[in-house]
Amino acid sequence: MTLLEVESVSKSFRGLRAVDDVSFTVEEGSILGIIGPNGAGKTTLFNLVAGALPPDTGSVRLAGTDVTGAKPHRISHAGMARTFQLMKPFGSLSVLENVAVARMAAGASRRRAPAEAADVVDRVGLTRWRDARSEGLPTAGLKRLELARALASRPRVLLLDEVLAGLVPAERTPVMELLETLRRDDGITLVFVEHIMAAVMRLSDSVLVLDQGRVLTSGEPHQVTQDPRVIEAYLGEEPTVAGP
Ligand SMILES: Nc1ncnc2c1ncn2[C@@H]1O[C@H](COP(=O)(O)OP(=O)(O)OP(=O)(O)O)[C@@H](O)[C@H]1O
Repeated sequence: MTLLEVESVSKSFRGLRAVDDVSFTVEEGSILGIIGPNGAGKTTLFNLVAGALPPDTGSVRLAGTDVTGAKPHRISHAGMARTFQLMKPFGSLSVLENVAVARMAAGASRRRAPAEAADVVDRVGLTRWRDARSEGLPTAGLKRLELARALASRPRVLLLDEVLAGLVPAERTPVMELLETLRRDDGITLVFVEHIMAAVMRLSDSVLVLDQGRVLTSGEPHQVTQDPRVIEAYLGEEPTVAGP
């Protein structure tokens, strides 16, 4: 079943077409990777899909419901959550409290939220850090907390904006494994923007390539990354593509 349908969305900023007539669909339970050089429009596309920005034109449908330009809380209720590239947890709150706040924002009662949040904290591997103030977390912990806050709304589709950025290779593998279990065991559909090609190759069922706001191509990971147009679009960006 098609869970997410994005049709011909566009967004301009003062004449610059950051996202230009982009369409794609995501099947329930699948993983879509979105790649493209810096400034290709990936984050803007996420913002259009997740309701952070209204598109100038085009539509977004989630499980058949039109959510184009809907406010983030409505989109959350419809079953979509996202993580941010720049994480903004409440620094003075503990890991558990941060996730409980997100759980309450998604409709849980004050009484039930802590226990439900604790399940999510366990799920993302932060049990040991549960009562730590979130501002004291290392980057890998903050990334997991960001995932937990998004998972707290029990989404059907999760949009991940560079969830591996800033992690050293040894920290990336367990996060990739976590993403795989979220898909396999919880049936969560994943759409992720990522510069680290090894992760894109490992996780994606299909890949969408953006360049200058437009879809350059899409398809299976191996096919897409060997496409001369994709290699050309990335020329001069080797270090970023390979990841830090
Ligand atoms: N709020 C804004 N106002 C003006 N221009 C913007 C705004 N947001 C994005 N842009 C421009 O839109 C284009 C696409 O930016 P976007 O951040 O979506 O690209 P990206 O593919 O996510 O890049 P990166 O990989 O560097 O994160 C860029 O030229 C950027 O400067």
